[in-house]
Amino acid sequence: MTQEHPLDPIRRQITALDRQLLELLAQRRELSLDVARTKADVTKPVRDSDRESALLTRLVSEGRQLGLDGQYVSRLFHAIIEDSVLRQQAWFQSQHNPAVTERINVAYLGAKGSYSYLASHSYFERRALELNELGQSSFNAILDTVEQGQADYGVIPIENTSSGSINEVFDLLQHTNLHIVGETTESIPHCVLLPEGGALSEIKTVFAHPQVHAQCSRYLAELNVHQEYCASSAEAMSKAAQTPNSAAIASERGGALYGLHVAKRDLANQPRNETRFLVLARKPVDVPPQVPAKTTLLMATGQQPGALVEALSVLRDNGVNMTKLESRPIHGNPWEEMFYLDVQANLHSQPMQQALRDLTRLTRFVKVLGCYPCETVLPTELDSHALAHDPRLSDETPLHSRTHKARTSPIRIGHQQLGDGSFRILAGPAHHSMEANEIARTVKEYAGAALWGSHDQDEASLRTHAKLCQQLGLPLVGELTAAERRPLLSEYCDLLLLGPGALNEPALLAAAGQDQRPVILIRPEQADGQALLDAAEIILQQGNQQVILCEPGQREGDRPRLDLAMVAWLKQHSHLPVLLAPDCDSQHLALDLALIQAAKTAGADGLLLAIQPQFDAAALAQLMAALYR
Ligand SMILES: C=C(O[C@@H]1C=C(C(=O)O)C=C[C@H]1O)C(=O)O
Repeated sequence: MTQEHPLDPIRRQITALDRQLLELLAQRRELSLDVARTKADVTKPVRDSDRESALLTRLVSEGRQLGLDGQYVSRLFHAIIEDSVLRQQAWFQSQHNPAVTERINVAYLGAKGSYSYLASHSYFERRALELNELGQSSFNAILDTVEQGQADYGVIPIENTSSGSINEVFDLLQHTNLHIVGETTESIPHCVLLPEGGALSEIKTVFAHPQVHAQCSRYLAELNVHQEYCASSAEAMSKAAQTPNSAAIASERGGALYGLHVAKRDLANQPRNETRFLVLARKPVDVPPQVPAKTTLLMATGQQPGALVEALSVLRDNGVNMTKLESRPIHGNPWEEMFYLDVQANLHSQPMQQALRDLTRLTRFVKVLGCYPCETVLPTELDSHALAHDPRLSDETPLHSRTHKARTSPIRIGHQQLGDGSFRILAGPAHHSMEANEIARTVKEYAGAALWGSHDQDEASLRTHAKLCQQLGLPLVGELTAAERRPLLSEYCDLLLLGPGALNEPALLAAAGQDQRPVILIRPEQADGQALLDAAEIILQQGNQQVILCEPGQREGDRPRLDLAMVAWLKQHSHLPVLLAPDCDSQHLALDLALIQAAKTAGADGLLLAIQPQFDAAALAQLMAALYR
């Protein structure tokens, strides 16, 4: 029988979790559409920034309690909210402009897998429309196909965050009869794509669209191989798939359609490489009041000085916000410019209508290229207080508490992780001696890690112990008895131990807090749980977050004693792992074992066993085997 790889069960768990995440996201998306339906009769915008900030502030704080950092949570939820806002807008838009058919013809640049193809899919999938793909060989052909009625829509890139405006498209827009009916901004993750068996070091030619070359110019200059321009990314991928020692620069999703694999990612000069695409159609659309609208204007001002400033002040005077201004030469009129303006306004709004009337008075030519839903969803910015607010810095929430961190903090010791939900055994000889080797070996057969007690020793003796532990593959624990011994112990030991006396010595606790080694903090019999947590707090406040609470056992004659209620209390009040240190006696193992099992049920994370040389080796083996059953 083939043995299962240790990764397999973990990966199965991740796969199952991912599946749940997807199901939850799908449920959230459905609810967001319900929200849209409920908003239908109101004229308020879809986007509710107050609701988004409240939601993000709460999520950032809840995420922190689960150990997730604020930036990560807000990035994730921006993507989720963006999807939700765009879906709601698309729903309103389709209510307002019902589609005639559910299957539409879309013209875009290139073949399957080009960036325009991917953008077309994401735009129309949001509208639940099925696509007949009509890949074209040039921008001009896209417009022609739509103008002649073979395609219902054309999707065309207009600007990119790395390479700027696409001049050719601006020039074509000057002459088209089509209307802009939509936009979509897509992230463009350029990768080096290689055919099966290809290697980065063997590339002689790189195929890419000129725009892609421009967006990755820095990387390509470094790569320094022959570069060949292609009419589209799809053509680049298809050429790379057929040419030995070549590569294409395109997207991973596209590459998969051509059997190409990723050799390097994130090639663009700008870390945020995004392209805005326009969607063009023969008939203009109406944008409902709930959806933020953008209007694109084309205008030629008079040539007198200050003409442009005068035209733009019309927008300002009518309270219309301009988001883009681009100028292009007018064909046949040297040194005359045509201006493209994007403004944040609905064409049918009163200020926009007024601005247009004023512009006709001031310009030689003005034309509305289209009014369409604005699909650039800028992230809701949390005020810096919400993001910077870290409960670790708040004086009300103690660092040891479950309010600060909901889950138990796992702490790595050697090859083991204490506090990860499994019951761990840290056992080893209490002192170095001849028997100690024997004990260590027995323990190691059963426990993944063991300890080697190390008291006030000089450097030479510490070094010998550290060497022995290394040979046996055991972590070494050193008891910190004075603050000034910390650097020495830290050099040779893997863990620091603070004995019962340390609770009354803030300087010693603080010294442990400045160390980078995990610290085991033992509760003295006379101290209550809160005193132990207060001492742990001193360590945590110094920076060291790896504190392990330790509940020692006692012995009354034959009877072992362990405060099980204390174990449960500590687990309830703190996220720090709790170790038990029972005082085991090889003569009465059955009782010890019963007690340890009960503590396990009470929530203890593991066992710390310092084994005395007189401990019976056979009994030890028996104990270990029983604990692992
Ligand atoms: C879902 C809503 O609409 C939008 C989307 C939000 C979201 O996905 O959480 C939040 C606020 C709105 O911008 C809503 O108003 O609740």
